[in-house]
Amino acid sequence: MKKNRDDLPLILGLFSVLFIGIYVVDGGQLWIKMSELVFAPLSALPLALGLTGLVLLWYVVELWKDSQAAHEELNDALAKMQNEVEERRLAEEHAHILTATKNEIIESELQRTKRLEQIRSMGDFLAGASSLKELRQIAVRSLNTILPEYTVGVLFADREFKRWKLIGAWGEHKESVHTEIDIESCWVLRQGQAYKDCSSTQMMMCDQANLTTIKSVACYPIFCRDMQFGVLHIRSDKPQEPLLSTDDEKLIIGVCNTLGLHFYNAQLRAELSMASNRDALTGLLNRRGLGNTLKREIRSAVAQKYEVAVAMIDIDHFKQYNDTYGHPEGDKALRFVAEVLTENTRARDVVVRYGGEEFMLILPNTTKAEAESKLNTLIKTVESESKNSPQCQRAITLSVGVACAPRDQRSEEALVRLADVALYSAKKLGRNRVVAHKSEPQDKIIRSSART
Ligand SMILES: Nc1nc2c(ncn2[C@@H]2O[C@H](COP(=O)(O)OP(=O)(O)OP(=O)(O)O)[C@@H](O)[C@H]2O)c(=O)[nH]1
Repeated sequence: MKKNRDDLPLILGLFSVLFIGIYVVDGGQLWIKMSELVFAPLSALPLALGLTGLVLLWYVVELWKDSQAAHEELNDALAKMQNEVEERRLAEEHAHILTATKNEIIESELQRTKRLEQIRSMGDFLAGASSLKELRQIAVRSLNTILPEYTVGVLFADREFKRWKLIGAWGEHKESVHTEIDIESCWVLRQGQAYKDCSSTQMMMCDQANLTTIKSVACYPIFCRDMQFGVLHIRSDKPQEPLLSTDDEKLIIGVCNTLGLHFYNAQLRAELSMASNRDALTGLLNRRGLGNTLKREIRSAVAQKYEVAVAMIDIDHFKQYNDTYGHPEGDKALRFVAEVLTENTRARDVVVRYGGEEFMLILPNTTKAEAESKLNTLIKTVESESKNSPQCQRAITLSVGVACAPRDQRSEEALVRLADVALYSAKKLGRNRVVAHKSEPQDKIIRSSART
């Protein structure tokens, strides 16, 4: 503990009081004795010097102790100050780390929000897509916005689910992404699971990957209920493990699952619509599948100032054919007629199985004369080919009624009615012929083509 050097006068004062006290108490006897001692010759001097020396020694010792205590105190204060400085430095460092972490969290939250927004809008677009083709385009665009910084290829299945073709690719090495794969060569398609390899050697499990300079790869299936719609292929030419962060991977798997679900629904819709719009026997559009096609064609014809011809086609004596050769043979004959009609018309023409043994043909941008000529050729082809076809038991002949829009009628129902009346006329006139509705005031039906 620190001793105060100012204690010396106090001590001397105390000595003085003590001497004065003794002097008063004993009537100066001690003082006289001490004076005698002081003035006594040399015999008292050593004692006085000794006492003084002791007092001085004590004083020096106290001084030394004080200085030591002060020194220690200084050291303590210095150490405390150093501790404080260190604590402050650590606190500042901590604050920096906290700020950096906070910024990182904010940044990653912003990224997450941005991606969630991208996924939400992808969902909206996917829900609004009207075909598988449109779905594929939306999927590629969305994945591109979610994974812009990687080399990516997106492959989708063809109609038969036999080949998966590259629909979109981006990134530094997009040229090296495979343009086509099949189930035998693709690990992801075979397993229906993600494939990740960062072994950076040419010893990857995936043979496709080994064919390239690829060092890290991550592929994810776009599938639903065993239907492998596509593959998302992400690659890097550097060893990079993992290629996607855990968060990114979770996100991508979620996106692929969402895509799979949308593709599955679209596939079901397409199959349902195909089933309900197509005639199962011939594969032609049925009446339901015809929908508004005729109405649209009439509208185009009016707008573009051309004619659209409609032909109603009926197999002659088909009841007799069935009765003679049996219903299955009748079916074969129906398929045969459907094939000849399809093969001998333009891609733009529409062939419909309108009912039982009746077909409809829509010929856009075709005048009545051209339609008559075309239909005459067609019935000759059917007749001649059926004679030699194993699908037919005998020659098949057709009766046809033709009407044109907008020349004869502008309404779809009225136009079909006119073509039907013309067909009835063809039957009445002896069958195996084409009759066109005559656009005269009397609405007279004439025979336009004689049987050859
Ligand atoms: N095999 C088969 N026959 C069908 C099918 N749809 C309708 N038919 C038959 O087609 C025949 C149509 O007979 P009808 O309406 O009397 O006409 P048609 O015998 O061709 O006589 P015309 O038209 O006057 O020449 C009926 O026997 C139906 O059973 C089908 O999908 N398959």
